[in-house]
Parts: sequence; C-alpha cells; structure tokens
Amino acid sequence: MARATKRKVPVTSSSKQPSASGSSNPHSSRTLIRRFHVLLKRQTQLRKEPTNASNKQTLAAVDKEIEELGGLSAYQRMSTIGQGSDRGGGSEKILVEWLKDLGWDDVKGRSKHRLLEVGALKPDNYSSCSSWLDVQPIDLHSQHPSILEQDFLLMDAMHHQGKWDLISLSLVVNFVPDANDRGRMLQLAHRMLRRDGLLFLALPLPCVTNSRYTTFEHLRALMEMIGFTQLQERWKPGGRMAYWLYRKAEPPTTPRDHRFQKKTVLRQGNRNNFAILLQLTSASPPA
Ligand SMILES: C[S@@+](CC[C@H](N)C(=O)[O-])C[C@H]1O[C@@H](n2cnc3c(N)ncnc32)[C@H](O)[C@@H]1O
Repeated sequence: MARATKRKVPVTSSSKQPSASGSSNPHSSRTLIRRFHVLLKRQTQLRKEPTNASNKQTLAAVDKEIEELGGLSAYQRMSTIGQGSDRGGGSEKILVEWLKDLGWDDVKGRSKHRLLEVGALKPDNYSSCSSWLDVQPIDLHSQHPSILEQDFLLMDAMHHQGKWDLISLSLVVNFVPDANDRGRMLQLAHRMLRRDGLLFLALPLPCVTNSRYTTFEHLRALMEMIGFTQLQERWKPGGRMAYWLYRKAEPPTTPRDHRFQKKTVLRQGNRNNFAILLQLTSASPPA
C-alpha cells in the first residue's frame, strides 16, 4: 500500500527507467501508453476532488505507479517506438504532403511559415522543410535543447494571438486527461493562429471510431463550432491513426450548440470514453 505522504507530479519528471518499457516491442509500448493515459486521467480526477485521507492515499498510489513506469520520459520513449512501428514514421509525413498540395513549400522570397509543433519528441521532425518552415517545437518535457519545455495550455494567448501560420497537435489532445482541457487546447490553437492559419490534428483512430461520446460527424461539428473548416481527413479501416487538416475561419455567429458542453452518449455498448468538451462563453446561455 502506498504511503499517503508520497508526493508529487512524477509524470513530468524523467526519473527511472521503466521495467515495462525496456522492450521495443510495439505491443508492450501500446500497453504502457494505454496505462499511462488511464493513470493520468485518474490523477487529474483525484486532484480535483476535495482532499481527504482516502483520496490522498489513492493519489499517492497513482503517482507511485506513474513513477514506477518511468514517468513522462518512458511515455515519450514508448511514443517514439509507436511512431516508427505503427505509422511507418511520424505524422509529419502526412502534414508535409498536405502542405505541399497547398503550395506551402513555395515561399517565393516571402518569409517562412511559422509552425508551432506541440508535443515534439524530436527536434528535427521537419528538417527536410527548413527552407519553407520555421518550426518551434515544444513539449511538457523537453528531450532536446531545441525543444522548448512549455505547457501549451499555459501559453499566453494574448501574446500569441494570431502569431502562428500552423499549429500541429499530433497525439497531444488525447494525452490531455480532461475533456474540457482538450476543448480548451483546440480553442487556444484557434486563437493563436493567424487568419486562414492551419491546424493539424492527429488522434488514435478509436478516439473517433469506438468512442461513446465522439464520432467523425460530432468532431467535425465541434471543430466548426470553434471556427475550423475541415480541409483534409485521412484514416483507413483497421488502421491505428486518424489525421485532419483544418483552416481557421470565423466561429459561427449563430446561437451556440450546447451539445458540446457535456458528454452525450452517441454510441452504446463496450466503448472507450474519449470526449472533447467546449466551455462556451459569450452571450449564449444554455437552452
Ligand atoms: C504521444 S506523444 C506524441 C508525440 C508526437 N507529436 C507524435 O505525433 O508522435 C505526446 C507528447 O505530447 C506532449 N504533451 C502533452 N500535453 C502537452 C501540453 N499541454 N503541452 C505541451 N506538450 C504536451 C507530451 O509530453 C508528449 O511528449
């Protein structure tokens, strides 16, 4: 039994090597990644609850397990393995292909496009595009001096407003344990993009194909509610990943759609609970 005094937030510390992650086996990588997601979600829930002896003890046990798995470093290592084995490389290949289709690689003497790469495991994912992309990689836990250690959710929205041509959220939204924070992440990305800027989103396919609360249609409508127009979508049946490219547009001026404010069951049965929620502001009280 974990001691109640044990503290704190080991998930952002590098700490020990995990026993489970010693292997580069993709199956054990996925198992570890899934376990991390469960533990992070539990950790977030417990931190929001009023503190009492039982809650403290459970939180200490969760913290301990995260630490024993190797903390965020182990998670990142497993994700790098997943990147290679599951996807035949990183998501950036798909994004670069889409950008080239849009002619973004032809800057014709203009300044390069500014890309904010959120959740960067490596500093050089876009090195082949250095003549037309100016990349700022960030991560909660930087693994390289060129990767800025920064929580995207804590970035100054005023300072960054309209600053970026392109933001990449590849396997980051699903990492965020809280459904409201996921929505906030997408809304913040919208704010930080310049007019007509692009958002690249990548999620594990089951987040949309096997979720109780999310479907392709629902995600599309939610993104439109934030003010994103879908330009591209890619996934294949039986695949592991889904990718989207959106263009920043004006959010709709019509009354807010309040089905995005709380979880609504869209599919019955044995499903996962992936959800994204929006805190709708402005003069639109719930109907
Ligand atoms: C599964 S890895 C994805 C890495 C890579 N983008 C990919 O597509 O393979 C998720 C990364 O996102 C980072 N991350 C999660 N939430 C973040 C946040 N709020 N700000 C910055 N980085 C974050 C994690 O630290 C982790 O390194």
